[in-house]
Amino acid sequence: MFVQVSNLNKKYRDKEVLKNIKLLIEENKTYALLGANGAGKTTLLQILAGLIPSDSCEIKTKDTDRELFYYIPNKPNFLEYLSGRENLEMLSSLKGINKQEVNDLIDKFDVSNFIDELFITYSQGMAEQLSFLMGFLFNPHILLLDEPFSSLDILNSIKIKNKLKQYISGGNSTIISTHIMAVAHQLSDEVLLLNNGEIIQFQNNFHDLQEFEKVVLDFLKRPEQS
Ligand SMILES: Nc1ncnc2c1ncn2[C@@H]1O[C@H](COP(=O)(O)OP(=O)(O)OP(=O)(O)O)[C@@H](O)[C@H]1O
Repeated sequence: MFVQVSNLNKKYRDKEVLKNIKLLIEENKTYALLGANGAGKTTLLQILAGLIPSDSCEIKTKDTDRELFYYIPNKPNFLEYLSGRENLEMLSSLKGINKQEVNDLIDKFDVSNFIDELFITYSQGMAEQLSFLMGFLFNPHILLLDEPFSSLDILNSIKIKNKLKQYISGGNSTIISTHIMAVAHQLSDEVLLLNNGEIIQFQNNFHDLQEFEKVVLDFLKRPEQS
């Protein structure tokens, strides 16, 4: 066990979105977070990242001097009138990461065609790449990805997926919220299926995408337990 989350509850006014959620996150694994629109995926990731409050949440983990979670949103938000590099340098300095580390990472990612342009000029795909760079610089144990890859072209998508594999093989993990079954099937070791505010966690040992989709759909159609 690496991180155990339990007793996670969240209500918006009287609407119970997350009910007594339990999660077990192990090292070197990718988890696909699936669920219908409005199921609570973003809420769950943002609570784990400490961006919004829960009503209750217990997290057990081993001692570490690194950040536990870092959240990469679907629509990244950086300062519009700074370049990508300046945004990374500024945010990194808050975490004690020096400019050399930022520049080394930028060199590895081959983003020289846009990294020194103002963020306001970025396409959605460029903004997503900048957000991934920020995540890799922060180097948390668990990267939380909220509907990633949606705006990345095929080459950048392959590049980022390869970087994620390297990152995970270094003792880290990711939770990827996605509606794209092929992404969930291809990348995940385990599935976290959010339905009626509750999580069902199971292994992804399905060789066949259709079989995977059928199992997920069957779970999603299950009626609410009372
Ligand atoms: N700030 C808020 N105030 C009130 N209700 C909210 C707020 N944020 C989210 N909700 C509600 O909480 C529920 C879960 O929303 P959330 O965005 O977490 O779902 P999701 O699974 O990420 O959805 P999608 O797949 O459509 O992105 C929804 O019913 C939504 O309307």
